[in-house]
Amino acid sequence: MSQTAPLIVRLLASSVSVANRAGKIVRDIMSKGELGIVEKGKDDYQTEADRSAQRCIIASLSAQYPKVRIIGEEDGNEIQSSHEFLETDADKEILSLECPASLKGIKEEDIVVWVDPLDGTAEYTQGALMLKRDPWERWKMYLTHPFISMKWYLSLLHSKYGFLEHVTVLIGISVNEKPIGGVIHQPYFKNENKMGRTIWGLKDVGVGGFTPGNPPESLIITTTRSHSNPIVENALQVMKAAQVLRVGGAGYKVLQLLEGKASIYVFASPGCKKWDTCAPEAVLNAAGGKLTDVLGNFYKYGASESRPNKTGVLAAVNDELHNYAVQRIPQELKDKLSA
Ligand SMILES: Nc1ncnc2c1ncn2[C@@H]1O[C@H](COP(=O)(O)O)[C@@H](OP(=O)(O)O)[C@H]1O
Ligand SMILES: [Mg+2]
Repeated sequence: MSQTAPLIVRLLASSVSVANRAGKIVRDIMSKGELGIVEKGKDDYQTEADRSAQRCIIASLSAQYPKVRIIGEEDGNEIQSSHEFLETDADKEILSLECPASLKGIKEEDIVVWVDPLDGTAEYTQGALMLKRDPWERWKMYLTHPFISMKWYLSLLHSKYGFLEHVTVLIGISVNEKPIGGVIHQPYFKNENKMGRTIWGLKDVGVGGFTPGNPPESLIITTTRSHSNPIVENALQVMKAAQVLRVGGAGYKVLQLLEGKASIYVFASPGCKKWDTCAPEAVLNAAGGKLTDVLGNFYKYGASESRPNKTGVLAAVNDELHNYAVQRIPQELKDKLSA
């Protein structure tokens, strides 16, 4: 790897390569069919893909950037690090980027990296069902699946490919508590000749890996499909949207904003964590968008910050739409979430 590129450019280039490798791990585990689902909490699951992808990301980045603090979703003794999946490549396109003066002096000690090895775990595990071609085998798998309701099962059957496109690998780079760089890798994005794509963003540089789209003409909101509740629904109703898209993962929802498929992401619930939003927020910022809580306050990404994004998520493609969304949320709902 070019040691001449500034640290932040090298770290982003490594993160792109590591995310690609983690995406391959995610696909390989799905192909083998042994997902190893563990229930971490209510509506919160982990699979072998989450664990192995995190091992790959943490081992690879910490071997090359030992003083960078790396925090992953799947914290636990046995999955902290492993040299089994070491990835030391760095993306050439990123390495050739011109580093802006504002990012040149950053040191490893200033950086906290937030890792979500598999965002959209619910959609990933449900995708396993769709890979069963034999309807009887699929039904048997459904019966042993820990958290798929009949309604979801039917929506899956109608979706043809399931919701695997919603799955992303997220690596967010923060400096002085602010997200400044991010990688969103989509292992199941279908390209013409290869599977997967990697979107990146860097402060004062821009974004890459996809074609940005203009916001839709009418107001389209994107939100959760698997973690709703009455407060989440209330916040959606007040937006007066022409359409509400219900999709999995924070990464995928921000991708919808970036590609012009939706203009605001609304999630009035404490369920998302720092690893869900750090990379998407960095990429969205680099594209001119904004991500905050539902009160309009920015989250901080220092290592000592609490993990949950307690006051929800509100993101938009530009300041004007973001202001609109913050103003529409009733004070009573804001008070409830911040209590
Ligand atoms: N009520 C809840 N409990 C647990 N996790 C939640 C949650 N609400 C949101 N999340 C987490 O926030 C991310 C985006 O959620 P959603 O797809 O519902 O929008 C998911 O990350 P993971 O899939 O990485 O676990 C999800 O687990
Ligand atoms: Mg997540």
